Amino acid sequence: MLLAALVEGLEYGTLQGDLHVDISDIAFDSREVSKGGLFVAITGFTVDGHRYIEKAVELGAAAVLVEKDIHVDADVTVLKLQDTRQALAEVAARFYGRPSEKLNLIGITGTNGKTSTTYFIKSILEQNDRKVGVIGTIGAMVGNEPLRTKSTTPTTPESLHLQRMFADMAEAGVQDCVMEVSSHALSLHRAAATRFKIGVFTNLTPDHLELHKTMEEYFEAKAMLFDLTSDFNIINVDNDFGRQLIDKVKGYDTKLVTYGIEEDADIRATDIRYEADRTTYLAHTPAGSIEITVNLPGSIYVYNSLAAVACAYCSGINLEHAAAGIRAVERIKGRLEVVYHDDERKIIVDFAHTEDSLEKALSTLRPFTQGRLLLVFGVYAAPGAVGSPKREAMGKIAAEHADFSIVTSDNPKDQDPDAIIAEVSAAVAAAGGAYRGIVDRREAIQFAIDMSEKDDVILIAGKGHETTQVIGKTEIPFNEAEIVTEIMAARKSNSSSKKV
Ligand SMILES: CC(=O)N[C@H]1[C@@H](OP(=O)(O)OP(=O)(O)OC[C@H]2O[C@@H](n3ccc(=O)[nH]c3=O)[C@H](O)[C@@H]2O)O[C@H](CO)[C@@H](O)[C@@H]1O[C@H](C)C(=O)N[C@@H](C)C(=O)N[C@H](CCC(=O)O)C(=O)O
Ligand SMILES: Nc1ncnc2c1ncn2[C@@H]1O[C@H](COP(=O)(O)OP(=O)(O)OP(=O)(O)O)[C@@H](O)[C@H]1O
Repeated sequence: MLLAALVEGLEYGTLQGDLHVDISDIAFDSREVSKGGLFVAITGFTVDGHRYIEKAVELGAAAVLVEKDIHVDADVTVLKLQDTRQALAEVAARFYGRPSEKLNLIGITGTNGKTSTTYFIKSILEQNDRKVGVIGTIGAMVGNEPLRTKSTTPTTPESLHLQRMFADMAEAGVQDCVMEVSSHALSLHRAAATRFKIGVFTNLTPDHLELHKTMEEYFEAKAMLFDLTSDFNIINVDNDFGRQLIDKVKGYDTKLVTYGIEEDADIRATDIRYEADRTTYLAHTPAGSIEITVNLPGSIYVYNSLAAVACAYCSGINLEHAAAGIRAVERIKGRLEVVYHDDERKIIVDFAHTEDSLEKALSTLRPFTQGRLLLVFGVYAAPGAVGSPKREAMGKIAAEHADFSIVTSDNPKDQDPDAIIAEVSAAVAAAGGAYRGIVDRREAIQFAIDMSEKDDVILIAGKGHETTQVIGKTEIPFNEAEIVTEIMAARKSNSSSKKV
């Protein structure tokens, strides 16, 4: 495709060369440039992509997009734009033929609940024999097969990869794509130049303040999704920021659909019956009412499944199929997942790693816990003062909602795990909670199991579906379901050998 067509209508200055260059590929990483490619230089948080232009040219780049005044000593075209991350999204969408417009694309944003809402929507669409694509924390998939497109980011990929994924999905005959849209992605323009038919807002509670600095800034980042939607904006009316978003988008052409339990909403849940392993409720929609069964406990899964009912309603799917789709989700990996259960104790793994989700996970389990509620958790937050409020808040929540906390490591990465644990433990103690600090997460799990007594419930929070732990720069295998199984098997074989 000609460079002229890729940048037509964008604001740019030509620093050197001309626009009649045929572009064979696009890369934002110099190591991935191929002959005749376009290299987009990004000013990163860690390094400056402009430093790698020479490398990109060596590998055959025919043109470069920059956001700084740069002269390249070679026969290449160099264009300067205001923001190369945004430009990357636009040129990638053009290069792949605006593939998002070929899909019924549903974008889900919010602090918590994106992944589980995605599962429910996918299941509903599949009940309708649709070919569904998914992009999110659980990876990029078509049906249950991983998408072959390479992606380097965990939740919402960089715009170039995203556009390539949409193109691959469209080519594979995918009709609907359900995608988690993180606030990082929105503020770094990864989803720019993407057209969503439906946008969903689950909730907003404190998180990622290392990037967004204030809740208002975080809200504004999430709200960007609703400037990219064409047909429906589906918003949780029970959440304070949800109501703020409703006020913001009321005048938009995109139709507003609200959902909730407490407030008057277009899609509303009533008659909720909570059980230890499932929840039933009546969902009311403008198209009628239906009984919904969710195979997960607690109000959070009423909200997440209700958001999926709202998507079904907006996609013209009948309510019976919506109910069947939600019922078909038997469990979600690492979401209040019972990984061990016997007459003595229940052990649950959950991905709760924010203040709100930890509080919700513990209060969901409390009514169904006859003995003590034991919590194993760590905190991953920004280093130093920026992360202190999260460490303190999570310590306080643990003290208020658990009977005993084993404070351990999450993914300490480059931070000192002892220092994190000391700060979190001090917060548990200050709020009157009983605790023990154990740096090694496996030992912490073992300790919780050893101290548990009849009818206790152990919640291992923070890592959910993840199968590794990042300590320093090293990623070690860490599968909590397997670890629990191993510990319980070792206990059984010890106790049977003692009996002999
Ligand atoms: C904080 C953040 O979002 N970082 C993203 C950012 O990285 P960065 O700015 O540090 O990149 P950098 O290393 O400084 O490099 C700058 C540029 O130089 C280029 N480069 C670098 C080296 C080289 O030899 N040649 C070269 O061209 C890089 O490819 C890049 O284009 O830009 C990179 C390129 O787009 C992203 O891959 C990277 O996401 C990393 C992988 C990441 O972990 N992001 C997380 C925080 C994230 O986005 N998470 C959210 C989910 C959050 C949640 O809800 O839990 C997500 O959507 O995944
Ligand atoms: N609606 C909700 N409100 C509050 N907490 C929730 C909600 N839904 C799920 N959670 C909690 O948040 C955890 C993560 O849920 P989920 O993976 O669905 O969210 P997410 O938005 O995809 O998270 P992330 O962006 O971190 O991957 C769950 O394990 C649960 O503890």
